[in-house]
Amino acid sequence: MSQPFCSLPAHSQLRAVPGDKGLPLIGHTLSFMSDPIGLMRKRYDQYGPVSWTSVFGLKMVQLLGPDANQFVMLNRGDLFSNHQGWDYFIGRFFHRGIMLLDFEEHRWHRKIMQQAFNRDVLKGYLERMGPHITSGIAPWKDIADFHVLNAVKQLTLDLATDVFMGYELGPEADDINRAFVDTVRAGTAIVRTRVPGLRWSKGLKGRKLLEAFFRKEIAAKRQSRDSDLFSVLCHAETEDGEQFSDDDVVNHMIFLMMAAHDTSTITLSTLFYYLAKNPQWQERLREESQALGKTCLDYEDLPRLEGIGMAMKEALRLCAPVPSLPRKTVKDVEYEGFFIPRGSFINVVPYFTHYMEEYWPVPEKFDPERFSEARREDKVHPYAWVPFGGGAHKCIGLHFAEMQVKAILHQVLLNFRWSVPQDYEMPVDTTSLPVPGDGLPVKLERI
Ligand code: HEM
Repeated sequence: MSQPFCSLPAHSQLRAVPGDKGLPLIGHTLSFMSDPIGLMRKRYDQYGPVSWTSVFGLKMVQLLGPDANQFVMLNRGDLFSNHQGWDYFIGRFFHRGIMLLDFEEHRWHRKIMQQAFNRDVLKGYLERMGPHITSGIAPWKDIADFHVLNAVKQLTLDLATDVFMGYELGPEADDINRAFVDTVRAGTAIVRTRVPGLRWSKGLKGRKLLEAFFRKEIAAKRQSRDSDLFSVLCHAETEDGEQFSDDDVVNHMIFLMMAAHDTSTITLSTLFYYLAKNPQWQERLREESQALGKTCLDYEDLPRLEGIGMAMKEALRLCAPVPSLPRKTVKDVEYEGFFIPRGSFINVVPYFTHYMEEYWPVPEKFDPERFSEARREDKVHPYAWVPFGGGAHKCIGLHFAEMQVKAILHQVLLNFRWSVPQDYEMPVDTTSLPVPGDGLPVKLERI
């Protein structure tokens, strides 16, 4: 039964946000983790675009649909804090990552960090990536159950350490990989205190390992001037000559490595799945790659891989790697006639928006042509397709992500064909960031 989210100020003309908290103690946490789209659809149908529920021990207002995305992401009047929204989930593990900073301080950090993502720097990253991808996929073999998730995760982590840090990980690679997985998974822990062996505790241990790992390299990075991101962050400065402190560099590196490696892994896994289910698309993209006539991409080749570009957009629609974005209100907010008081947790949900049949015809269908110039279904609303967010916190790595996904998929298409049985449906594990629940086993054949 619907209950108001809060009482209204005296004489207010606004309405209270409707909703319900769900089960005692856990609220709707379990369905939020197991079937977020289904849960949001139910709430949207029952209450409309604005409602509240209880998840992870918090009363949270869901603002659903493209209009709500626009309102929150543009954040006119500085109504919403990123820091206070994300901090509850990942603050302990991604302390002072740029996504967790707000307003003036965020703008200062973003201005410096932007230097690590300008066109010339990106070109340098791509040059480093090509040969690394070639050697990374060289050991892949003909095999009946090739586990895509693990292989791609390994490849993107190796690439990230080379491009971001300027060297290959040695025997510590497994520990670092584990530490990233643990810090990310800890964000959606149900028991949010240190209990050995559980998610929260593992996350804290992971953070400690990552801090020590980056900190021990800083002095050397400040001395040298290389083209890797770590080095760029150590030297980037404002017009007034201000630089990131050692703490800033460590915090940003941990956040960036996580942001880059998990999200690209999810995007590539989704592409592997849909291209296995739609072999005609796999063939079309392969022909496009073969037509380029080269193994390693140059920056100027990226727009020529139009088919991969559309398929990637469609993969990001079908499986938004960052499924929902939490915020906290720092002022009283009025939205669509509803009153949301200062200090409320709110949430916008790209994952749900991307499946709204109101905006996307046959939303479950893999149909990259939606993004062709002739159709451009994403133009129905500027905030209908929001895998990278929007506004001041819009993903700073979106071009990097496109470049990396294109560079990897291009080489994989040239060297391999892959398939799944016709009746196979990939289970998606949404208990943290969405990943193939079974690791995505495919039949891999070298061409
Ligand atoms: C397909 C891949 C990716 C997706 C879907 C993705 C998604 C997102 C989203 C939704 C946000 C906004 C979060 C918010 O508003 O609360 C974000 C922010 C961010 N992303 Fe990405 N990301 C991807 C790849 C990358 C890569 C490759 C990097 C770095 C190389 C990166 C670095 C960042 C950073 C630093 C922020 C915070 C920006 C800020 O707060 O100013 N991301 N990303």
